[in-house]
Amino acid sequence: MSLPLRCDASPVWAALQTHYRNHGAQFDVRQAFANDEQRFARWSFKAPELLADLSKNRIDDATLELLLALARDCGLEAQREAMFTGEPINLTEGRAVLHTALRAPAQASPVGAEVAASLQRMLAYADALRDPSSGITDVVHIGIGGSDLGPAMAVQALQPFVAPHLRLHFVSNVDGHDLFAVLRQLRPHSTQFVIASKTFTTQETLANALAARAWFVQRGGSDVARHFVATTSNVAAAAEFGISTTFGFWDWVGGRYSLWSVIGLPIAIAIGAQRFEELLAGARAMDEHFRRTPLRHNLPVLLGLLDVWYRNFHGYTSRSVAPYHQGLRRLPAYLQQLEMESNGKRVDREGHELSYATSPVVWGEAGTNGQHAYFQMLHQGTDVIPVEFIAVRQPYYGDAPQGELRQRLDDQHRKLLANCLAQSQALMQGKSTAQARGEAAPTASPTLDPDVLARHRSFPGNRPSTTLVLDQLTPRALGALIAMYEHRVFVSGALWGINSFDQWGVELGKALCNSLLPRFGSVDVAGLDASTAGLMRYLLDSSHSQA
Ligand SMILES: O=P(O)(O)OC[C@H]1O[C@](O)(CO)[C@@H](O)[C@@H]1O
Repeated sequence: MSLPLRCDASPVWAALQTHYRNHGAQFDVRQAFANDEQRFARWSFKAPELLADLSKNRIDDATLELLLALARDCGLEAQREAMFTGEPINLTEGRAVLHTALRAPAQASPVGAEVAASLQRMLAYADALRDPSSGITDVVHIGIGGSDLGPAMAVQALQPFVAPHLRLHFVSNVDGHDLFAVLRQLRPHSTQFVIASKTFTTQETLANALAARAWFVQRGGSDVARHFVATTSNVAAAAEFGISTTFGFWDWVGGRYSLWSVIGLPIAIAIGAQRFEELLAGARAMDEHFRRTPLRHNLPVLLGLLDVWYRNFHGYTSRSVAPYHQGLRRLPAYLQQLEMESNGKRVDREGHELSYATSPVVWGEAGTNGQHAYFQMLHQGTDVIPVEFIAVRQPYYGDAPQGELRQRLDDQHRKLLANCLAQSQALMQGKSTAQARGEAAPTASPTLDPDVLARHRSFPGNRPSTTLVLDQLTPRALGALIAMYEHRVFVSGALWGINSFDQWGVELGKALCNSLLPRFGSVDVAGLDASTAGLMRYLLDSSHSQA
């Protein structure tokens, strides 16, 4: 595939700038609803396992037509095909990007046979381990970044499906407190360690693995070979480390796209082979939707275009994700890596500096907790931050609660959903100073001028949000949701003309850490900048200790 057009080289880019100035900047979502009774129907889209309501966004047909024209100019469809067919679109590493092959039917992909064999081997191992006869009650997954966030998020999301006799632990931080807090709960003979690292060179993971092995041996564990397995694309390094059972995968699976590969082993152990296959099936359905649905009705495309509209024309710098499901509380962290590591780039594919912004900051917290923390800013702060609500229609607790407890939990679920809808309603509606002035405010100061108080109590409104609705948080639904996000990130990256599949920005800090580390032994600050030297001296000088 020849290099596609960069978005700012398309004449539509300039047209969108004019369109923003003349129309987009003044767009009022409230007015759009007043003008169009069908706005919800026309701006909600169905995709596998999902309904997405885009109607509370600052978008209309004219804007969308321009964004679609931009997508076509940037060769989005050809870029998408290049990914699915395994062209080396990760140019800086000369690699294909084929995570979709991990969930495709075997016959549909050139790597199908090896993918199927790898999956079957992993699933057989997972099912044997999760059988109570294995004697394993605790699985400790050690990995970081893409080798942690996906499995940790998915196991948490699917907790009601986890075998009741199993506890899954995720250790990622090089901070030993992370590992130690887990180890103190365990006994060696009933613990299985999974060391997950695509490269098998990652400092944090290797340090934790060594410490875990030391604990295992110290506590009288026998059979290290059985209790430690590795998931990696560097099988040789794992063997050198002393791990004989390894599950390998390929360099065309990016770390942040790897939960569908053997990196998903803890998910398979937790929920079993059949449900892991359902997770893959949900993702596969979303892949098909993304690949085959016309751009105008293609959910990852629409959301990716909205991201470009907000980032590059409205100038919004962040997006908040608010999953109204406790099981999805790690989703924002997972999406941070997926989106910011993929699209946090400042040069195009040819290395030319960009004249426009790329990845927004992605952040968030589960609802309703976030409402009691930062939603104040979303409603009344000076920044406009598009919010993405995720609602799940039906709760599922695993064991079916009965009687009064059931009724109370059902009531709590209604409260959860009402909160979710109320927040997007409030962001959109706002409250004028006149409305605020007409309302009682029992806690307000009685001596304050009512007009001043009304200004404090008013909301601008017209703040955009999207609501994604899942029927139930099943493995299939989760698979579809994650795949939707993967493709949406692909879409904005494709328009921005960047390589969404490398991560050179993490290298410098790693290299500097490796050169600082040996200096800690002797407090060697020679040649360091004054701040780093001063901090190192302070950190290593025991005379500051309070103890
Ligand atoms: O799986 P590995 O090779 O240990 O890498 C872990 C993570 O480190 C990074 O390379 C950089 O943070 C991520 O892209 C990756 O997911």
